[in-house]
Amino acid sequence: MIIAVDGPAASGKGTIARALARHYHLPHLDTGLLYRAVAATVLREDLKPEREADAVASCGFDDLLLADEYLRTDEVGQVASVVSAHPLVRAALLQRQKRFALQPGGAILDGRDIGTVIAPNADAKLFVKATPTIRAQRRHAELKKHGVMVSLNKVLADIRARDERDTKRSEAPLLAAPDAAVLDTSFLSIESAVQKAIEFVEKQRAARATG
Ligand SMILES: Nc1ncnc2c1ncn2[C@@H]1O[C@H](COP(=O)(O)OP(=O)(O)O)[C@@H](O)[C@H]1O
Ligand SMILES: Nc1ccn([C@@H]2O[C@H](COP(=O)(O)OP(=O)(O)O)[C@@H](O)[C@H]2O)c(=O)n1
Repeated sequence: MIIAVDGPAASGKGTIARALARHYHLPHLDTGLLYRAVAATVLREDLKPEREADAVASCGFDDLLLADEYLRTDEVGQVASVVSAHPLVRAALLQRQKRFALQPGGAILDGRDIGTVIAPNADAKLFVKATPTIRAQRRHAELKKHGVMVSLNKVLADIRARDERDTKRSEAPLLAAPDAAVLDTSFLSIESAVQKAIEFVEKQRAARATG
């Protein structure tokens, strides 16, 4: 079974994808980390994220970088949304994600374009969302827990800027696939959101089996 989980920053898609991976015993790929690794490489090499050639030159990163805590910072998230708008960067990361999705036994991937581009034939698709304010509060609390002191207003502004770039780009913009189940986690606890996600997956599986 392939499960596609998409949604904007801090909507809870990673939390849900990891819980689904445990529930269904499937391998999970956080595709945002790939774009974050490109961004971190651009920053480290002092390159320009707006220049497509600079961003493409940073796509050959070492996989060890994917475990680096630095990738989770807000600075890297912002630059990730700049490099990810370049079509050649998306092309460079495409096969790796498709291979992961198509591995024997199935997989779960979360990101922005999983249900639309990476795995359009996924068995189940979820689009996870929450209001910008609630997403900012969650990310702010997460950053605080990791000792990063930044104002809630700055986190909200960053989230809005990233939403804008991710939804407006011409290549693989952030949007719900027409056959995705939309899950608004704004007023759900993590447990309820995961429970709802499992219900949606089961419903889509059943519909596929009969349909
Ligand atoms: N339904 C929820 N209620 C409260 N907090 C949540 C919920 N879902 C996720 N979180 C928290 O919000 C933060 C961002 O969640 P995450 O799953 O990393 O989002 P995303 O992968 O969409 O960026 C994490 O600290 C996570 O624990
Ligand atoms: N499949 C994906 C995943 C991430 N991205 C880009 O990478 C950035 C970081 O993604 P992420 O999933 O790590 O970010 P969060 O939602 O965890 O904050 C996003 O803002 C997108 O610009 C993308 O374009 N396509």
